[in-house]
Amino acid sequence: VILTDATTIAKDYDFVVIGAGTAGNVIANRLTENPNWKVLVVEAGISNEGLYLVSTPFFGPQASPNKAWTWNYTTVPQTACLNRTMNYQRGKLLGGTSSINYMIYTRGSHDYWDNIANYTGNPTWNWTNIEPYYIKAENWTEPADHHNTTGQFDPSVHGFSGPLSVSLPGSPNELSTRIFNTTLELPDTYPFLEDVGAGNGIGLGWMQATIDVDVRASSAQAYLAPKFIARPNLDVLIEQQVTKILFTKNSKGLPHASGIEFSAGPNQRKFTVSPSKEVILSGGSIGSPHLLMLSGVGDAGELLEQNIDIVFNNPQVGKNLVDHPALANHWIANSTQTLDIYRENATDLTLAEQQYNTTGTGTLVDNVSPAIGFFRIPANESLFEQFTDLTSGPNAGHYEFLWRDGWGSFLPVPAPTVGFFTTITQVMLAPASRGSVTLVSPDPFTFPKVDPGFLTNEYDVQTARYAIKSARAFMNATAWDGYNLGLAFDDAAFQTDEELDLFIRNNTAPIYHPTGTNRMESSAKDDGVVDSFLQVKGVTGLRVVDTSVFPFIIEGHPEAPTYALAERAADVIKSAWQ
Ligand SMILES: Cc1cc2nc3c(=O)[nH]c(=O)nc-3n(C[C@H](O)[C@H](O)[C@H](O)COP(=O)(O)OP(=O)(O)OC[C@H]3O[C@@H](n4cnc5c(N)ncnc54)[C@H](O)[C@@H]3O)c2cc1C
Repeated sequence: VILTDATTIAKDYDFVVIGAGTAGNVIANRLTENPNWKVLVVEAGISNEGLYLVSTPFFGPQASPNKAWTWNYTTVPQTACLNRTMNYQRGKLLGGTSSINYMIYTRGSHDYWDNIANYTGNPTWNWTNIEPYYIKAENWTEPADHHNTTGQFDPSVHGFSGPLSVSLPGSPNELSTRIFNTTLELPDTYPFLEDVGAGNGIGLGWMQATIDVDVRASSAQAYLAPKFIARPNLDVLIEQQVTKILFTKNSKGLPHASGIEFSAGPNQRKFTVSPSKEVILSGGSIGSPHLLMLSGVGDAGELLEQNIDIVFNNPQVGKNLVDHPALANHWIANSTQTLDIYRENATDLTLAEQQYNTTGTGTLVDNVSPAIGFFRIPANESLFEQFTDLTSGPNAGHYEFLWRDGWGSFLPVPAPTVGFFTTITQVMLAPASRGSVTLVSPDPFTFPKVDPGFLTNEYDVQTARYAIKSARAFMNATAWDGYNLGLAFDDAAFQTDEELDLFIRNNTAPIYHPTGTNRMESSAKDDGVVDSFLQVKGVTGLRVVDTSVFPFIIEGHPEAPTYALAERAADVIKSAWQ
């Protein structure tokens, strides 16, 4: 059941999960398949029920920032981005960030997962072992318009009976036709990819999104669905923030995570609960390292500065933060029917909402882009004379394109009041820059300092420059003749490399994929924060299961890999206790 009163929780839980987010709900769901195990999830945020901006796919970009259900972090000034600060959203509600994200479902390449297996020395993380977890999680679902999807995906690599709905666009239009015509015209540079989830990720294919026909599929909608939340052995307590992991005893000579302390807010009553088996930390890439540090696991010098008792000195906690820099490129569209109509004319949006609310069809059923493309920078480019290629391998892209049938609304360039546009958002998939999450106060309700370090490594600027030129080449294909009326006012003035670099530093924005702040490392190595079984090094009884444990950033978007990671972690935990 969902609980809002902390005094009503039981005392005899086997497992406590911190955070009912993307990964946390998977763990809670899978562990409670065993009727003999009782699980409590403690979530800081509110319920996801009845939130229209959250459930309607089209409104994904409006589900954040600065809502009652977001954490509302802001980065420190980004020195390599003209000192701009950037909002850095995370979901603070059931489903966590899967309830506010853009629903893009990408599994990454074979190379990505094989690299994790090699790096951690644990072959169970390779693609061959992970692909079945993607399939187990997935419920491939018809698009809202029920069009014939033959040739738009490969059924043999998808799952049809898991909890998480994934579907193709439900209102494809002229933009999609032109995008795919470009693959016919320039197949060497922009090849058509039948299925972007098959693990051989180079090329351009139809968008796969965590959408259940016409509504967002989040980890709450999927893994806490009524039939699961009805289990008598599953309690989910909301609106309570975990303020500390308690290490009140030792086990095997190491501090043991014996329980947690939580509270509804500053100066509110504090509660504790102690599970008999394990604490699983699924607070996400900001929340998890923050809580570890508050609990005494982190860099000893930094903890001492905050008067926090040291449980285990690990300078890696909160470090290695890596995120994808993203950037929007705009062109003027020879059309009066792009999504810009909703900005031009409020009546059009009202009509679209009426159609959506009454029939579950129309443009509001879709997320941000009808297609997605992953591309490589050729090995003979001068960039690689200076820098090492940072992708996982030849199956992984250096940069990504997303297309918006209108002005890209989720990046901080203000939308013009009039006009019709096409946007290509480019994402730099394997960045070199690194940042950190650092404690600034022992008070759990004070945010840590978040620094993604965007563009601090020149490699990322040069990759972005290549991607801009590639986006312009894409839109210059004859497939866009008569439709593309040229670069929009914000892009047109930037032509030379120096001008492009300024454009990049001025326009780079987060796509909110923070990764790696509790990096997984081999058990044998005295490095990283968790071992390859996701156990926190230096203590017992505590695992981290969320996006923070990936040692590298996915060359794609992290929610699908996070679901697969959590599905796999649930099996690891089950086998440890069965
Ligand atoms: C605007 C936006 C758009 C995005 N778009 C996409 C996309 O299209 N595709 C994609 O793949 N990825 C996308 N992402 C990223 C992706 O959604 C996240 O990487 C992923 O969902 C993170 O999962 P997680 O389990 O690590 O953390 P989360 O899902 O964030 O879960 C953490 C949970 O823990 C809770 N929590 C944290 N600390 C505490 C505490 N101390 N006590 C109690 N509860 C706590 C949080 O409230 C939250 O519910 C996007 C992210 C954002 C912000």
